[in-house]
Amino acid sequence: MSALPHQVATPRPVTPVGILAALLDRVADGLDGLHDAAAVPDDVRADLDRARELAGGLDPYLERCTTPESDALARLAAGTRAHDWTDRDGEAVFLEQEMLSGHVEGQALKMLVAATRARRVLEIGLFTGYSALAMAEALPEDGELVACELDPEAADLARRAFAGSPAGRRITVEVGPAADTLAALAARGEVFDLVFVDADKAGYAGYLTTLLDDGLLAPHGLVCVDNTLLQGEPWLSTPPGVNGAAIADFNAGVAADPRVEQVVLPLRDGLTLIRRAG
Ligand SMILES: C[S@@+](CC[C@H](N)C(=O)[O-])C[C@H]1O[C@@H](n2cnc3c(N)ncnc32)[C@H](O)[C@@H]1O
Repeated sequence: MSALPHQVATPRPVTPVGILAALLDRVADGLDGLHDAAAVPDDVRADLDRARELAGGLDPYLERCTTPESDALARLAAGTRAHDWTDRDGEAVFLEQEMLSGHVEGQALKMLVAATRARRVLEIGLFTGYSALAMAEALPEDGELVACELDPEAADLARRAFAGSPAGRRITVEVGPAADTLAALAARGEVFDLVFVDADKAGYAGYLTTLLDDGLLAPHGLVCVDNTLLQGEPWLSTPPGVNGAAIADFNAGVAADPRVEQVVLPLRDGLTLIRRAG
C-alpha cells in the first residue's frame, strides 16, 4: 500500500452515449481551436450544439427523473469512488470505479426484482456490491441474494457496505470463480428467479448455458445481462477489443438461440433481458 493519499479521479465515460457526448465536446473544442473558427457555418455550429445537448444531457436527465438511491447505496458508491483502485499490483483482476453500475441501472434492477416478485436472486460479478444491494432492497424479508465475486478485496468492501444496511442481510457473498460457484449451486439444486450477469465478458455465454441447462434459472426466471453494448464495440467499424468481441459473439449467440426470447435495452452500457421462450 502506498503511504500517499491517492487522487480521486473523475469517472471516465464508459457508455455509448457518454462516449458520444465526450467526442462531440472534442469536435467542438477542435472547431474552437481552428485558425479561422468564425468560418464554421452557423447551421453546422447550431447542429453541433444541439447534438452536444442531446447526448450530454441524457444521463443527467435520467438521473433527475429516476427515484433517488437509498442512503446506503449512495454511501457505497461514494466509498467505491474514493477507494484507491490503482494500488493493486499483482492482483489477478483489473478493477476500476467505472465498473459500478450506479443509480439509474441500480433502480432499474431493483424495479425488475420487484416487478417479477423475485424471492431468490443470483448475481455474477459483485464488485463493491452496488447492484446487489439495489436488488436486495426490493426483495421480501425472507428473500435471498447470492453474489459471486472473484476478487477478495472487492468482496470485502461489499460485505462492509452490506453490514450498514438492513437489505444487506439478505446477501450472501461467494468468493471464487463464478463458474465454480454456479456448479456448486446447481449441485445443491438451488434455483433463482432473477439472475444478473455482470462479470468477465468471455464467461457470459458459459454462464447463460449453465443457468439454462443446469436448472439454476427458474422456469419463469429472468436473466439480466450487463454491458451488452460494450461501449459500441460490437457495431463500430474499428476492430473490437477482447471484451467487445466476446460481447458481439454473446449477442449473436443469444439472438440465434431458439430457447430464449430477449430484448437489448440501451440502458447505460446495455442491459439484455432474457427469458426462456414460450
Ligand atoms: C463490472 S464489475 C460488477 C459490477 C457490479 N455488478 C456493480 O453493479 O457494481 C465485474 C466484477 O466481476 C468480477 N469477476 C470477473 N471475473 C469473474 C469470475 N470469473 N468470477 C466471479 N467474478 C468475476 C470482477 O472482479 C468484478 O468485480
